Amino acid sequence: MAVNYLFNYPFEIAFGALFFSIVGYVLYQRFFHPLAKYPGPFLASLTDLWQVHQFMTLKQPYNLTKLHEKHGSIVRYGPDKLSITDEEAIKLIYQSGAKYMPKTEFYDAYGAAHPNIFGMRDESAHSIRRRHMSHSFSISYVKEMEQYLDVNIKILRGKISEFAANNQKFDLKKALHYYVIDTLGELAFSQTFGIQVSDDESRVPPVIEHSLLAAVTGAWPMMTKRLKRWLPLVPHKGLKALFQGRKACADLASRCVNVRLNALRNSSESKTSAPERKDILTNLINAKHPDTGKHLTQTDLETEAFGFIIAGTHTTSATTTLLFYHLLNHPDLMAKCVAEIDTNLPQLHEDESAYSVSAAESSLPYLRNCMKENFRVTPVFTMPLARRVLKPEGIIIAGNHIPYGTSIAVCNHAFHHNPEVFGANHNTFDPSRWDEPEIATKAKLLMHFGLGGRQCIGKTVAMTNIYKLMSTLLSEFEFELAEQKESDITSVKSAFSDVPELISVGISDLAKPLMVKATKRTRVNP
Ligand code: HEM
Repeated sequence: MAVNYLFNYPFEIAFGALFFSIVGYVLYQRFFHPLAKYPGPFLASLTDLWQVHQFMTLKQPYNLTKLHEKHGSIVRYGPDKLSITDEEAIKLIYQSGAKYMPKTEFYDAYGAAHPNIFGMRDESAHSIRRRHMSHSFSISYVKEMEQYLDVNIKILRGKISEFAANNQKFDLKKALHYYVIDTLGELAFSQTFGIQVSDDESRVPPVIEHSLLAAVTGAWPMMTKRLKRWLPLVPHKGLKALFQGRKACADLASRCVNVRLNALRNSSESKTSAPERKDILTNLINAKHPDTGKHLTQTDLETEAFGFIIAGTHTTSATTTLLFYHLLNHPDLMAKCVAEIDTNLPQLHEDESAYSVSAAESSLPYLRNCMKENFRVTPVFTMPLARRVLKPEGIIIAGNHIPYGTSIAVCNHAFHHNPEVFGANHNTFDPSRWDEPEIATKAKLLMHFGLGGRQCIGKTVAMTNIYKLMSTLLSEFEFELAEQKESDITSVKSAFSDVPELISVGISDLAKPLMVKATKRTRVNP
């Protein structure tokens, strides 16, 4: 009788089973899951698609920051994911406890079959790769390469001088971006990409497209591999553009590696040729595995070169643009920076293109505070830096037990805007806060470059660029906003907020161009 019933109503039975499974799943996730006690959006506790959607809005870090404002320092932002802004989390996740907390599958979306240093989840493989690279990113090495930055700053100064002579407004964000891409080419591959001179936007590597694709697909780890395979087949214009962007970056990386390998082969075959110029890639080509003595494969070299282009361009230019943004919107602070440069650095001679990083770094403490404050208020590497808890007994953060297997992350924008750590005025761009001893001790918590063994390997390159650009450009030119005043430019800005309208593809940037006018300065102190 019961069997007959099943045969007569197969659809109803299947529907009923599905219904009860869904209800069971929802009840489990909301009330019985080990993370059920942590607050967060209802949908986020059920599916990673919530986080996929967040990245698609281009507002992921800012929405997450609002969730922390509402719920406190721990937010459940995925079925197995917690975002944390408690001060105690920083050391535990990224420094002292990092051994038990490797990167999660989120990072798989950032590389190909062979992960690069950024995407590697195997910590021992990562530490060997990091050793291969560390010399190329050291301060002494970057100083050796400074001459190549100078050549490019000279080009940038020439362009700005022309705008100034013609009283023409221009997009400083674009000018800085072009400069940073060309210098990355010089440092990493011994070749400029020639974007500053050609002013050709089509040469800009489509880093944003790749980053967005990676963030969106990585946010749904269970599907990342399938999405990588199937999404390119979907006939959607926007989606196609993202994949074409990724391919263009990969092709560029591959070309750079080929050019370099050929140059090295040619120079070793012809004994008469001059010694080859060094660069980050060449050092990596020459590096050997400490145990096996093997060199990296061409595929490995290409994935690393791809990583340099992705991690090293948009990040530095967005950071420098935001620093200009803050100073332009606070003319009093801009004036202090300029006065400090005039007092502490001699005017550049005609044959000098830029200040050296040593001079700028050692004599401009106020600029240093402005840079730090820019990193705090508007960090650009804003994706959640997700780690998997692998201690069998879990971990305790701020008295809360976080079980084995949980994906935990700090989003630096959310953390830098935690009022309990940085004060009620955390939305204010106030470089002088770093003179207060209590706040100064918090500098070690700033997460703009990440922290611990996986922190940014390129930070010296980035800081060198920012010091040189700021000191040289502010010494040479007076800048002013060409169009709207701050209140028109910003939209998430409230009466107490210096946070401009930003967009994020995992990496953040000012949403709009930064239109400025420049005038050649006559220095008070020659
Ligand atoms: C202002 C500019 C920059 C910012 C804000 C920045 C930020 C970051 C952050 C937060 C991380 C850690 C990611 C994590 O824990 O998952 C990171 C890693 C990394 N960055 Fe940067 N970065 C910048 C510039 C650069 C430059 C110029 C390069 C090199 C050309 C670079 C190459 C890398 C690499 C290779 C990693 C992976 C390191 C590892 O896992 O060992 N970055 N960066």
